[in-house]
Amino acid sequence: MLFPVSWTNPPALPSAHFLELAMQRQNTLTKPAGSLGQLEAIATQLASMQGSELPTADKIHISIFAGDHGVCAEAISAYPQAVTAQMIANFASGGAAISVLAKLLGATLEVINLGTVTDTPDLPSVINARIAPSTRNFVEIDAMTSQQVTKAIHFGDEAAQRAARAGCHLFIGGEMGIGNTTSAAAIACALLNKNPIRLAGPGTGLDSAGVRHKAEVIIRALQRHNDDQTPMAVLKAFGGFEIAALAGAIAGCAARGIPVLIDGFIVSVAALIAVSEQPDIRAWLLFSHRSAEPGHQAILDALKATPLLDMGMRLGEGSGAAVAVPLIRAACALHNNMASFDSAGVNVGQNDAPQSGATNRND
Ligand SMILES: Cc1cc2ncn([C@H]3O[C@H](COP(=O)(O)O)[C@@H](O)[C@H]3O)c2cc1C
Ligand SMILES: O=C(O)c1cccnc1
Repeated sequence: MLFPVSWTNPPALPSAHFLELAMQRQNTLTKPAGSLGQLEAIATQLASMQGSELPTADKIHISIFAGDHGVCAEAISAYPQAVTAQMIANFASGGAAISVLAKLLGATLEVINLGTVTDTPDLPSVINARIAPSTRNFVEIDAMTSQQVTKAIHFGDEAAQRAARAGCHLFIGGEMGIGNTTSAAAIACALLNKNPIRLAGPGTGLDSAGVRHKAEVIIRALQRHNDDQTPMAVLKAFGGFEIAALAGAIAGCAARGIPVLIDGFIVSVAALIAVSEQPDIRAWLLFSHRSAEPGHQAILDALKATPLLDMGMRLGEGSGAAVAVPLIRAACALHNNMASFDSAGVNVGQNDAPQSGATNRND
């Protein structure tokens, strides 16, 4: 099976022309130049990505990728593996945090089942993309076969394709997979050459002895898989299905010109894989929040990202990204609807005239 085109080719970059127009517009609005801080940068970046003078975040498409992890055999999560399958049903019936937030935002929410150890019924609202019941335990062997990696990336690309067909303005990827903070930390350690003691964290709520054990599991796994550090080899070595699918979805959105709002620790690691493979994908990403998972900052640093929020959230599911959407909508509303100095008849005295190219302190 071949990789999708979106994985093998770099995406086009967002429009420099619309970025310039949007920045000019910001400087005409009835406010001191730069005074809306990061809200200005969000609006201008979105205008550039959407190739429009009037950016919008009305239509949001959320894809939740779920899959089980063989590394759960090493007792690295505070919760049992069966929760992954149970949460798939909970997403579908509207009871999960992301289900509530999706409804609040009027977003479309789809759940993609990539394979769980516990049986899940075929629910009409869950997309069946089962690759295998689980990845394998990466302490012993590669988490995925090459074919499984390719399949997962394809399933991610298909989600991006559905998002494009739905005409969405912004894509949010989320994940569910007990054990996936261990996978994500291992991937980040391998790609960034970091010590697992720094990047392993409590995940769903391990105590300090549990976090130490988790770091030791990752150290053993890194020693086993230290031959090939390319993004593809690292993804294959440490999994999981949902992280590979998220990387595929992120690349697929970038290729189709869809802005992506990145969630917390796990989705950021998927973004790190995609950007390591194709650096131009970075231009299509906005970062929603800083997760309480301690390793997140190292990933954000590697991606040169400043997230909008820092709420102490550590849930995943795309929930941190969903919570940031109202801010992005506010940024668009201000950019699109504020009066200009001219139209409002607000006089700019000679001394106060906005400097051309006035700097935004967040640039
Ligand atoms: C009920 C429940 C709902 C969740 N929703 C997301 N996660 C989050 O926790 C998991 C990762 O943490 P760890 O690596 O420690 O297992 C992932 O499934 C992630 O999405 C959840 C976890 C639980 C228990
Ligand atoms: O930030 C995340 O993505 C996260 C953190 C802890 C557990 N699950 C997800």
